Amino acid sequence: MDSDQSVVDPAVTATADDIAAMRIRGAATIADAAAAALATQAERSDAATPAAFERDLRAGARELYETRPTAVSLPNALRYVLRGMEGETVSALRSSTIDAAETFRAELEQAQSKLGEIGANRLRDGDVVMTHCHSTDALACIEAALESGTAVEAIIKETRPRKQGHITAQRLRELGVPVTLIVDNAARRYLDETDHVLVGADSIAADGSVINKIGTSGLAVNARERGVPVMVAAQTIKLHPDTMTGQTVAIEMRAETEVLSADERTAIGGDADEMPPLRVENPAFDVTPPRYVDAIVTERGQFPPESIVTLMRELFGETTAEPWDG
Ligand SMILES: O=C(COP(=O)(O)O)[C@H](O)[C@H](O)COP(=O)(O)O
Repeated sequence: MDSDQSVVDPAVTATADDIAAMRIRGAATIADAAAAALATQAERSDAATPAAFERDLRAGARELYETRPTAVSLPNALRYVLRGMEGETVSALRSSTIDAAETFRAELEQAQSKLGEIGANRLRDGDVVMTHCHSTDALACIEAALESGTAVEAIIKETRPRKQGHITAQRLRELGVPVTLIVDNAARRYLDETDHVLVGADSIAADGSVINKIGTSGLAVNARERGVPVMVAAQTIKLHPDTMTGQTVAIEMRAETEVLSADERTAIGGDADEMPPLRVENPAFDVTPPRYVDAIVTERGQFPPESIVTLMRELFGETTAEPWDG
């Protein structure tokens, strides 16, 4: 039977749509949602044969995979769950897949809280932390610090164009952290008042480069110039195994309308024939070279970025396949 006959559950398609539209966003949350969607596919599949079941699961994984290209946690999650799909019967395949998804999700949560405890050790009472975007891994460090009685304050970059800084501001205020919200362009000025830059990651490359929300690299360069340490909070699921063999991480380009509305485009001349063309570019992520990063904090400990490849080899070996290739 060919793959055209696979059946993807509507719940998987709905999750894929939510990820693509960023109603589900952030690398760890995307991974969690993708694993949950595969569990739902496994639960609801009415495939009559083991081959049909496996084909449906792989088709679901492919649909989820194609939503956003930069956060490696997504293919890492899909690979984990599909590798757990074992058995000779549909029923065995179903239960092993559901178990794998549940284990993955539980480990994700545990990794984040472990990472938080490790990251919290870098923070001292009264420290001011500058954040960029909204990272649940980064927030886990602040949360763990607060739980152990270390008070911190936060300077939060707005993070244009989608203003994920607002989510960070809300979460930190809910935790009782005093927050100063700034526009992205004010970051360098406020680095003088900052003790740590704390960001998350969508992917970490074998050379220790950190791929995170656009603007992270400029922030890190400025922080180095001002002598402010840059701490990246990233579970090992953010390690990008394919970069060990030289593959680069795809940077997602998003819609023009996130930057410039149709009315704004018209106001600056639109597409009038007498005007030269106007192109709007909206890369969602950038690459921070390892020399601007002081520490990558994972659930396995904290690492100088240049040594992360050792952990990557230990966890992933030298090669990986597409998630649906097992
Ligand atoms: O860049 C972003 C989110 O980008 P987007 O909003 O475009 O998804 C976050 O810093 C990382 O995904 C880490 O988040 P987490 O630590 O929660 O995995």
